[in-house]
This record gives sequence, structure tokens and C-alpha cells, in this order.
Amino acid sequence: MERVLGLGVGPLAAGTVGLLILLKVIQRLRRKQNLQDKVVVITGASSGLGKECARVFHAAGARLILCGRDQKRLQDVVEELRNKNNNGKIQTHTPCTVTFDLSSTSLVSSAAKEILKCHGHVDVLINNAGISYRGNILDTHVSVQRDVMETNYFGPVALTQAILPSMVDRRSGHIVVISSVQGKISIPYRSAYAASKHATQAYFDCLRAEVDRFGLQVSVISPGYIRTNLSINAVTGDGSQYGGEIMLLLSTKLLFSLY
Ligand SMILES: NC(=O)C1=CN([C@@H]2O[C@H](COP(=O)(O)OP(=O)(O)OC[C@H]3O[C@@H](n4cnc5c(N)ncnc54)[C@H](OP(=O)(O)O)[C@@H]3O)[C@@H](O)[C@H]2O)C=CC1
Ligand SMILES: CCCCCCCCCCCCCCCC(=O)OCC(=O)COP(=O)(O)O
Repeated sequence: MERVLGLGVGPLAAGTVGLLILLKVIQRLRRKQNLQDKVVVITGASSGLGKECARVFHAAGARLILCGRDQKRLQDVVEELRNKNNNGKIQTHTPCTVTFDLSSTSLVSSAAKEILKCHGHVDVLINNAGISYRGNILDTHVSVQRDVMETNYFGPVALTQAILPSMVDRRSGHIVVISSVQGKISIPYRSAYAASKHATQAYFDCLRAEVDRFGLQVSVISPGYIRTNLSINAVTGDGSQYGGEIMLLLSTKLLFSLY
């Protein structure tokens, strides 16, 4: 009996592992298939995480709407994607662009109309754009606290609320927001940023609970540190740009040139 069991366990384990791998492959293929022709909006698509998302979703065949404040930078991303060779396996689409400043919430609703005009609806909204802040609370103007909140919190809220009714009407849509570990844990000298991400976490958690009945999905993504331009572009307590890594870069270059 033991020998029979012994003989049976090896093939059974191998078969199970094989089945699990097959399941994973099918799941991955289905996920990719699901993105074919889907209308995906990405804010902050000119740089960092947003640009990387654009590459991945474009390669999966999504119809992208790329957003940011600078048309030229967005157009550069569009050109990069158009020149990508995907071996013809997946049908890709040239992305549209919509340029607007998320911190001017009064402009967001007209931007949302422009977004909805591109393909008539939105399947996935990725609220990614954001800015960082570095400063001591004692030296930070309240206006800076407010500015960070406008971009990181009220901007995504306004855009989400402008797109949401069309998703509810279709009983379909996925809203994603890029928060941060700092949406869960606060660390010193990052008050405005951590506060904006905590607010983001709370708002989108509420939204998830409210729109589940319409079949809509809401995901809050909380990354740790990723090397992008975020730190360089951080605002400081007086509203000026931090640019810390540029200074580090310049001083290293200067040291090398002196040497
Ligand atoms: N990098 C990291 O370590 C982490 C980042 N995150 C989050 O990821 C998101 C993306 O950051 P990351 O890619 O790192 O940063 P980047 O600085 O590389 O990109 C930020 C993007 O946001 C856009 N943006 C900034 N301000 C505005 C505005 N007022 N209106 C419209 N667009 C704006 C920028 O576009 P443009 O300037 O052209 O308008 C740019 O495309 C942010 O929400 C950030 O908080 C979360 C955790 C870790
Ligand atoms: C047993 C004790 C455990 C204590 C754990 C404390 C862990 C604190 C971790 C804090 C991680 C923060 C990750 C932040 C991710 C993020 O949003 O990064 C971007 C920025 O913070 C903004 O960039 P900047 O470089 O300007 O800070």
C-alpha cells in the first residue's frame, strides 16, 4: 500500500503544479485580453509611474487617454508608444492626450468632458498624478498645505466625480488611485504629502463601498519608494521646488570635474 501511495504522490504533485502553472498562464492571458480596446485614462502620464503604466497598457492593446499639464511632454510619450514594435501580436492604438492642471479643480470638469468625448466612455480611470512635499511644519505656509491637497486630493476627487456618472450609467468601470505607504503611515517632514494621501485613502475606500452596488471597482494602490522625478519636483515649506537630487547631482559633477 505504501509503495502504491509512494508511486502516486510524485505524479500527483507534478500534475497539481502543472495545473497551477497552466491556470496562472490562462489568468495572465485573460487579463491581457481583457485590456484589448479598453479605454484607459492615466493622469500624470508624462513621467514616472504614469508613463510606465502608459507603456504597459498600450502594449496590452488599451485605448489610452494620457493626461498632464504639458502637451509637449505628453506628445513625446505618444511618439514613443507609436514607435514601439509589438510584433503585431496585439492591436495597439495611438493614444489621445488631454492637457489640464489638476490643481485647478474648476477646470477639471471641462477636461473630463474632453476625456469622455475621446471614445464616448471610460473603462479604467487611473488617478496617478501627484506632487511631493518636503518641509518642517513650523516653516510651512498653510497655502502650501492647501496646494498639495489641491493636486493630490481635490484634483483626483474632482476628476473621479466628473467621470463617475458615466460609469454608473454603464454599470461598468474601474477607478484606480495611486496613493502611497504614506497614505497609511505618516513620517516626519512630509505632513502635506502624508495628509493628502491619507485623505485619498479614506475617500476612495468610501467610494468603493458606495459604488459596489453598481458593479464598479475601486482600487487604492500604495507603493513604497520608487525612483522617479517626484522628489526633485517636491515643493518645500515656502512653495519653492525642492530639487534636492539636482543639487546632489550638480555637486557630484563639480567634485569630479575639480578632481
Ligand atoms: N515615486 C515614488 O516613490 C512614489 C510615488 N507615489 C505616487 O505615484 C504618483 C506618481 O508619481 P511619480 O511618477 O513618482 O512622480 P513624477 O514626478 O515622475 O510624475 C508626476 C506626474 O504628475 C503630473 N502632475 C503633477 N502635478 C500635476 C498637476 N497639478 N496637474 C496635472 N498633472 C500633474 C506630472 O505631469 P506634468 O508635470 O507634465 O504636468 C507627472 O506626469 C504620485 O501620486 C505619487 O504620490 C506613491 C508612492 C511612491
Ligand atoms: C518596527 C517599526 C517599523 C516602523 C516602520 C516605519 C516605516 C515607515 C516607512 C515609510 C515609507 C514611506 C514610503 C513612501 C512612499 C512614497 O510615497 O514615496 C514618495 C515620497 O514619499 C515622496 O518623495 P520624497 O522623496 O520627496 O519623500
